[in-house]
Parts: sequence; structure tokens; C-alpha cells
Amino acid sequence: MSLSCFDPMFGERMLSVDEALAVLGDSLAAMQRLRATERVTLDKAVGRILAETIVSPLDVPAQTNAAMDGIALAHASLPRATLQDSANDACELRVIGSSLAGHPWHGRALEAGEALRITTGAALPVGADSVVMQEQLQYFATGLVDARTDSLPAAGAGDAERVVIEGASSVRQGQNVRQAGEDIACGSDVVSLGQWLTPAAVGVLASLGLAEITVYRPLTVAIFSTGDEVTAPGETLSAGGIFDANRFSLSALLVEQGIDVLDLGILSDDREALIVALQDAASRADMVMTSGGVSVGEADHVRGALEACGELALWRIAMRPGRPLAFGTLKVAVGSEKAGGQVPFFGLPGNPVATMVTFLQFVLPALRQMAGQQPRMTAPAHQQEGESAMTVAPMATSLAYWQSPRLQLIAGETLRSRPERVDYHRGRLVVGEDGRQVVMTTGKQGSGILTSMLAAECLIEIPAGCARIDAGEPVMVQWLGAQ
Ligand SMILES: Nc1nc2c(c(=O)[nH]1)N[C@H]1C(S)=C(S)[C@@H](COP(=O)(O)OP(=O)(O)OC[C@H]3O[C@@H](n4cnc5c(N)ncnc54)[C@H](O)[C@@H]3O)O[C@H]1N2
Ligand code: MOO
Repeated sequence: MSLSCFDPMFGERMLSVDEALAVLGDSLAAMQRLRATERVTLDKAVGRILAETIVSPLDVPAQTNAAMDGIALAHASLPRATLQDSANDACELRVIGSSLAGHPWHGRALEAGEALRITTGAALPVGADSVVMQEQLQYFATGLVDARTDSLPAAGAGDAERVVIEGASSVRQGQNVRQAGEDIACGSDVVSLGQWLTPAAVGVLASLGLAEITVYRPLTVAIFSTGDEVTAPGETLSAGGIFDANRFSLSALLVEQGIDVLDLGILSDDREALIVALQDAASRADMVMTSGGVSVGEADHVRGALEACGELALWRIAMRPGRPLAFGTLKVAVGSEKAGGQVPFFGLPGNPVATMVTFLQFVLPALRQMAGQQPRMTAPAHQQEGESAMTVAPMATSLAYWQSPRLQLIAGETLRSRPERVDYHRGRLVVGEDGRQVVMTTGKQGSGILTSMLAAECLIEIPAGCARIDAGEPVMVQWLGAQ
């Protein structure tokens, strides 16, 4: 598929979000190169992407063990071989020793009428299949002497000790026992190639005894802000100036993804300077990204600069915020070790909310794909009923598969849009008067109102074809978050 929105296939209309995602995915797939990997210790693994599939070398738990402190016994021996006191529903067993976590019982197998003291996590002794918790037990030093004790018997004193189970008839076979391998079976796939490593994944890898794993090397992304009015925080704001918010929101979004940021500062509205900077950045980064200067104003030079040192597709995308978005490829100039290669380029719109929203819709899925992350296998949300499958059906490469998860929530207020585009309102969860959770916008929704992102937990998607969603109606949201 061509990159141009002037393609005969599309005519001169704006691309839909899904079309843009499909074209982008194809374009990135064509640029695919071998991803470098590295070994990291588990303490450095969170937020990285696994470059191998981890097969469990063991059962977890490694042995069948107690889920409670108490006694281990053979359930079958209870009614036959214990002193059953039907009036009190109690039975008495001989305690022959103890199995502690880290100190398993090495003595003989349990016989009828016998039990073993056991602590949570301790291996179940041979012959035992059930655990009765401490709160249900009374221990006696010898015979039925009334001498409840909470401490474990001294070594060798076990033979003399007896225990009474209160409510013995409630004991079920296999109760309070964790079977070997019930969490992870030896030989099973546990964490897959391309998985983003969450704190839980790191914990699971540690539970397998792994100290190091192979992950993909982080991508490097070069970022610039553009515009004569854009001023670095800390500097004096000139008349007509504006502090540079975009470089910082973008850099923070990239850091959240575990990406190495090459911050190349602010570029003035100068076409030649832009060309030099883009070429230099392409030789040093896996992706280059700018904000501002992509529209049609006389100082908007990103398009021209990109055409001079690469290939451009200036998309006008049917979405708000974020209608103007430049995507293309930069050719890496001779003299660099990557000479002859191509580096993807995103020219994001300058309005600060448009910058963040286009990053979230397009750049973030692109980065996930380039970094080796496995896609989410969910269908893109934008496809309109009745639209031709030829133009909107997602392809295997479509970046829609790498987008953030979508949830259906209930609108807490009436939401309006224009039917020819997708609108992304900034949303937050609120508990309504009836106690139900609903989603509301975060206040003023202009493309320059960056504080609308401040309280945002999600982007409320009002799909193309829909001009209004009433309070109380279902609405799709895209959840914001690093993964
Ligand atoms: N004739 C048209 N004008 C505009 C169109 C259009 O289609 N036709 N689209 C509008 C939309 S929508 C957007 S979004 C903007 C995008 O334009 P640019 O990417 O060229 O952005 P700039 O003009 O450079 O800046 C827009 C706005 O954002 C401020 N800005 C820029 N960079 C930063 C930064 N790093 N930090 C904070 N704020 C920044 C800039 O000062 C402007 O106020 O074009 C519309 N116009
Ligand atoms: O799309 Mo612009 O991003 O509306 O401000």
C-alpha cells in the first residue's frame, strides 16, 4: 500500500485512523531489521521485552506442600484409625515429628492414627495428603492432658505428643495442600518471546530460579521541538514565546517505554537547519520524531525538510486532535555505519494535546512493534459497519494490534463529535450519584489545553460516524498506561 493519502485508492480524502495504522504497519514491516539482544539480570528486567520464550525447568511449587500451619495427615486414616468422639466431633492423633519450611521430615512414612506438625510451605511427608490448620487443633504433651501449646515439640519429643482435631468431620481430603507444579508445570512455556516484562513477570521468572534473561536492546529515539517561538524551560520567555512542553511530554512518554531518548533540543523555523538536523539524527537513532511545523503555515518546514532527505507521506487523518501528522522515512547519509538504511520519521503536530494523542495512537504502537513486543490480538475499534473491507480491514501488520487496550465504559455526560472523524476526549473515571462508575471528560478539550491530559486516565473514543453519545450510553475508552 502506498504511503500517500493522495493514492488513487484513497483519493484526496483524509485517511481514517485504521487506514493510517495499516499503512504505517506495512511501512515499518518493510523496514524491519534484526533486533539486537542483551542479557540482563532480573533486577533490570522490568519494562524490557523478552527476546526468548522461557520454558520452566522445574515444577512450581517444586514439592507438594502445606498451605497452612497445622498438622499433616492421611485423610483415609481419620475415621478408621483415630479415636472418634462423635459427641464432640473430635479425633485424636499421635504426633510423630515435624516438617518445617526448609527443613522437611526425613523420618518414616505416616501410619494410620498419626500426624506430623507442619508449617506453611513445608513439604508434605510421605503418606500425608491433607493439612488441618492450627486453629482447629489442641496439642497435649501426653494422652489427653489439658495442655494446649503453640510451640513445636522439641526433636525427639514428638512420639509423646498427641493432637485433637476439633470438628474432625469437616476435614476434606487434599485440603490446605498445594500440589507440586500446580502453578507452573516443568517443561511448560511460562513467559513468551516478545512479552513486556511486568513486575509480575519478573517475579515469575525469579520463581523459576533464573538470575538472567535475554531481552531486546532498547530503541533509541531522537526528538526535536520546532518553532521560533518555542523556548526551553528555564530560559526567558520572549514576546510571543511559549515554553517547550512537547519535548518533555514526549521524552517522558518514551522513558516510560524504556526507550533511550536522544534529546536534540529546539530547532528554529529554518528548512536548511532542519535538513541537517534530521540527517544527523537518522544516523544516530532508530526513529526520529519532531513536534510542530507539520501544518500548512509559511513557517511549517518539516514536510519540505523530510522530502529533501527522505520520503514523506503527509497524512491528514480524520481525527481530533491530531489531524496533521507527517510520517515518512529518512535515508541515512553516507559516512554513517548505517549508511543506505532507512529510519522511520514522525512529524507530530505542534498543539501539545495533539502531540501526545498522535504519539499514543501511532508512535507508541510503532515503537512497540519495532521493539519486538508481541501485539495484542484485539480487533481495531474504528472499523465502521458497512465500510469496504478492502480499505479498512486490518492486516496482520496493522499497528492497530499494538494499540493500547480498549474498554467499554458508561458515559457520565453527553459527548459530542463530528461524524467524519474520530474524536479523542480526555477522560477520567468518576463515581456517579447512583454509585456506578462512569467516564467524564477532564474539562476543556482544546488541542492546546494540555491540562486536559493532566487528570486523564483514558482517551474517550467517539468513532467516526457518531456525532453524539448521551449520558448513560456505552462508550469505548483507550486506557492510558505504559504497556
Ligand atoms: N490552515 C490550517 N491551519 C492549521 C491546520 C490546518 O489543517 N490548516 N491544522 C491545525 C491543527 S489541527 C494543528 S494540530 C496545528 C498543527 O500545526 P503544526 O504542527 O504546524 O504546529 P505549529 O503551528 O508549529 O504549532 C501549533 C501550536 O502549538 C504550539 N507549539 C508548537 N510546539 C510546541 C512545543 N514544543 N511546546 C508547546 N507548544 C508548542 C505552537 O506555539 C502553536 O500554538 O495546525 C493548525 N493549523
Ligand atoms: O488536530 Mo489539531 O491537533 O486539532 O489541534
